[in-house]
This record gives sequence, structure tokens and C-alpha cells, in this order.
Amino acid sequence: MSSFVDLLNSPRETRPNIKFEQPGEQADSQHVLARVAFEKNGFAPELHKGVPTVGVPMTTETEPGFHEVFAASGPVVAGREGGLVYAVDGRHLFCSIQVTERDVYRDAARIAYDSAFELATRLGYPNILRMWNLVGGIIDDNADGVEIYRDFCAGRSEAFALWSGRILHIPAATGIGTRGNGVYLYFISGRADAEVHHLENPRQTPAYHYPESYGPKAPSFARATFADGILYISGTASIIGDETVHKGNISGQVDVTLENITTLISTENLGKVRAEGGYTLRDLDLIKVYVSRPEDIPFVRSRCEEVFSPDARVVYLNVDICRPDLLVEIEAIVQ
Ligand SMILES: C=C(O[C@@H]1C=C(C(=O)O)C=C[C@H]1O)C(=O)O
Repeated sequence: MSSFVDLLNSPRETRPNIKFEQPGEQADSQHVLARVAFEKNGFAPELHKGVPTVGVPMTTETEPGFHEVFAASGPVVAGREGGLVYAVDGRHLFCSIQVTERDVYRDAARIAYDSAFELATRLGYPNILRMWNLVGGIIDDNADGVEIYRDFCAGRSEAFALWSGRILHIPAATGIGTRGNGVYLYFISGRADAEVHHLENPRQTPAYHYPESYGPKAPSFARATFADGILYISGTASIIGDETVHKGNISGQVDVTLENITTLISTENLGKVRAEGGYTLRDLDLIKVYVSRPEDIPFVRSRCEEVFSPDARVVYLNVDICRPDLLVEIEAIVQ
């Protein structure tokens, strides 16, 4: 099997868009659009050797960190505007911003998203493909007694409403806890004329239609985004309709999570936007498995090894999930 670095240095026409890389195996920066370091402590977005780089506090002392590396499709121009770091390559924009820890997140989340959307539209990349929202204390209460995830979702929703019609779609996303504080946001977007499809899952209520019982403003994400032949699968959990199922039962939650992804990527669902039809779990790669109880990781790992390809890159992260009753969540990419 190719090493991560080999993949990064392969000819561009064959090189995948995103890959996992071991720290230290840092390929030459000229082909890198951006780098996200999954590590113990995390650090604010910066330009490291000219490459947008952000550290996210997602791993424990016992787990090895890794880098999520976004490959460039052409010559890269990178920059910083206030707290935003970004890079463009003529085809994609990568952008990242951190919201530092505070009592209430709603306004700061809206401002962060607003500034990111302004940059994306001004640079000519308004087609958001995939967003990652890493929210410290995600199921803790803010200073007003409101769950931080719900607080964050309200600000994000307000920003999407402000930019409706200019930011072209609500994309695939992940909203997950961290082992630190504050919010780390990063995303990739494409040109306005890029062919981008956003998918929902017939087994699940679209998140942006969740009832107010889940928060004052519904979460702003699609179940998947298909663009440039790449399928970005949002964080997926044991939710049928809008309800958590198999509360307290890790085995049941793993089964429903895998069933949800299977339906999402099926020919019946993905075939609507992909002439070649759908995929199976064996096609998934760059899989992040989020597990809220550390004691469940061995079981979840054993179930994942049964269903995913032995060639798939899979990481297991012990962090809180966006609902207290969710025990596992899985995101992936097919490229
Ligand atoms: C697990 C769910 O939502 C999570 C939260 C998301 C967000 O708020 O961006 C996106 C996907 C998941 O990480 C779900 O509602 O099904």
C-alpha cells in the first residue's frame, strides 16, 4: 500500500484531493493547499512555511496524531486576513478561523462565518464543498445555560441566512467535540461554476429541518456533497428521522450509523447525481470515527474493520458528539 507521502507526490492527475499523513512525513509544500494537524493541544490557524496550518486538539497522549492534508490542484496563493488564513489554487479555496473560548458563542460564530463567507465570495469560491466545525465543550452549557452546540448552531444559521443566494449551498459538514476549548472552523470551497450536488438521506430528516426541540436554530449542513467526482460524507450518527435511536447501546448505534451511510451512498440515492451509481462501505476512505466513551473504542474498531476496506485510512477519536445520547459518529470521503 502506498505511503501517505507517496500519495501526495503522485502525479496530479492521479493524486487524491485529501489524505492523511503522519507528522514529520511532510511532503514538499508546493503541492499542499493546507494542512490540519490533529494533535493533543491544538493551535490557532497560521501560515507555516506559507501553508495555511491549524492544529486541532483531538487526540490523547496515547494516540498518535496525524495531519489531514489538502492537495493543491495548481499554483497556490496563500494569505491571512485578521483571524482567517486561506489558500487558493485556481480550483479550490481552503479557509480556517478559530473562535476562542467565551461565555456565549452565537455572535462570535456568526461573525466568524460571516467573515469567511465574505472572503470566499470576494475571492471567487462561493461553492462550499465541505465544512468542519470542531466545538470544544460541545455538549456543555454556555454562561446562559444553553448547550454550546445549540448556541453555535444559532450563530452559524444566522450567517447562512445573511449569505443566502451568494454562498450557494448548505454543504456537507461535521460538528463535533474536541479535547480543548473554543471552536475551530475550516472548509473547502469551489468556483461558482463548479458542478456541486448536495445530498440528503431518506432515512433522516434534513438537519436544517430539525424541530426547535433540538435548538433555537437548526444545524446548517447537508448529509453529503458530491463535487469533482469526490463524495464528502457528513458526520453520520444513530439518528432516524430526527431522533437518536439505541440510546446507551453502542452496538445498536454502530449498526444504525453504518446503515445510514449505506443508504446515503447507495445507487438509489447517489445515482440521482452520479451516472455511475452509488458506493458501498468498502469504498469509503479517510474515515474519522468519533467515539464518546473511550471504553467503546475497541468494539467500534472491531466493527469498522469488518465493514471497511483494509486499505481505507481510518482514525478513531475520543471526543464528545453533538448530542449527549450519541455514542459514535462516522465521517468519510470517497475520491
Ligand atoms: C450527527 C449529526 O450532526 C453532526 C453535526 C453537524 C454540524 O452541526 O455541522 C454535522 C454532522 C454531524 O457531525 C446529525 O445531526 O445527524
